Amino acid sequence: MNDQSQTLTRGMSSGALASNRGEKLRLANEKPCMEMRDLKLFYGNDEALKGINMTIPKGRITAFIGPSGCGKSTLLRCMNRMNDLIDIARIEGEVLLDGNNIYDPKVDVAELRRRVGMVFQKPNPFPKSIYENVAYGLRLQGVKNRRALDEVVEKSLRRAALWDEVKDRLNENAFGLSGGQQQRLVIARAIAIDPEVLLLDEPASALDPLATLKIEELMFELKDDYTIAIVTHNMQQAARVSDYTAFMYMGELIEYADTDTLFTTPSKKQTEDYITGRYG
Ligand SMILES: Nc1ncnc2c1ncn2[C@@H]1O[C@H](COP(=O)(O)OP(=O)(O)OP(=O)(O)O)[C@@H](O)[C@H]1O
Repeated sequence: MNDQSQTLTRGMSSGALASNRGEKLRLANEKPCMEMRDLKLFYGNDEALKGINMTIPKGRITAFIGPSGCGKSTLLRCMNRMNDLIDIARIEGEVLLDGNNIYDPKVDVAELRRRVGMVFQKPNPFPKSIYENVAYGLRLQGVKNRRALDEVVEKSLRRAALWDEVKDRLNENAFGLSGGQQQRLVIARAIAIDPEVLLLDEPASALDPLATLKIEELMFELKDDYTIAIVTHNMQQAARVSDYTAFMYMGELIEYADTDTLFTTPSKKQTEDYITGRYG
C-alpha cells in the first residue's frame, strides 16, 4: 500500500474501523442472510450488474461503495425486488433470502418487502402524523387494537432513537420534523413491521453531520437485531459503520472483504485506487 492510502486509512481508523469491536471478522465464519448467485440485471440492452456472486451475512452491516453509476443502488434494489417497478429492468440469476430464491414466481412480493425493508436517500414520511407513519404497516396488516398499535409505535420510535424527541407530539404532522428526524421516523416505520433485513440507500447523504452521526449510531444499535446493507458514497462512513465492505466498479463486484481488510490492505489495485481517491 502506498503512503497516500496509509494516510487515508490511518485517518479513518480513529474511532472508525472500530465497528468490529475487536473481533476478527471473516466472511467464511458468518451465517448467510442473503446470497446473490450470478446476478445480472439489464436495463433494456445495458447490463448494469454483470454476474454478482456474494453473501450478505446475518446480523452484520455490509456497505457498498464505488463510483457513481457502478450499480450499487441497482444491486440493493434487487434485494427486495424494487427493480420490479422498473419496466425495462430484467434479471438473471438468483437472490436468496434464508436459502429461498426471492425471484421465484410463487414469492409474495409484499411479504418479501415486509421482511426486507428499504430506506432511501431522501426521507419520505407519509403526509400523516408521526404516530400514523409508524403505525402504517400494522394498519395495512389489519391491526386495529389501539393498545397493540401504541406499543409497537413506542417500541419502534425508541428503537430508532426518536422517542424522546417526539413523544409529546405524536399527533403532529411528520413533515414538521427535521430531515434527520424524518429519516429516523422512516427507519421506525420500517422496523415497526418487524423486518429481517434493512436496505439503506445513502440514508444520510441529505443530512447534516450531526444528523448523520445519529443515523450511524442508530445503525450500530440496530445491527444486533437486523441484517443491514447500506449504499454510501462516503468512504469514511463505510469504514466507520460497516463490518464488511463491497467495492463495485462498472457493474462488477471487484472486492468484498471485512471492512478493516478492504480499507487497510485491499487485494485489488482498483480498490486501492478508489479508496485513495485516484478516481470516482
Ligand atoms: N431506471 C433506470 N433505467 C435505466 N438505467 C438505469 C436506471 N437506474 C439506473 N440505471 C443505470 O444503471 C447503472 C447503475 O446505476 P445505479 O444507480 O445502480 O448506480 P449507483 O452506483 O447506485 O450510482 P450512484 O452512486 O450515482 O447512485 C447506471 O449506468 C445508471 O445510469
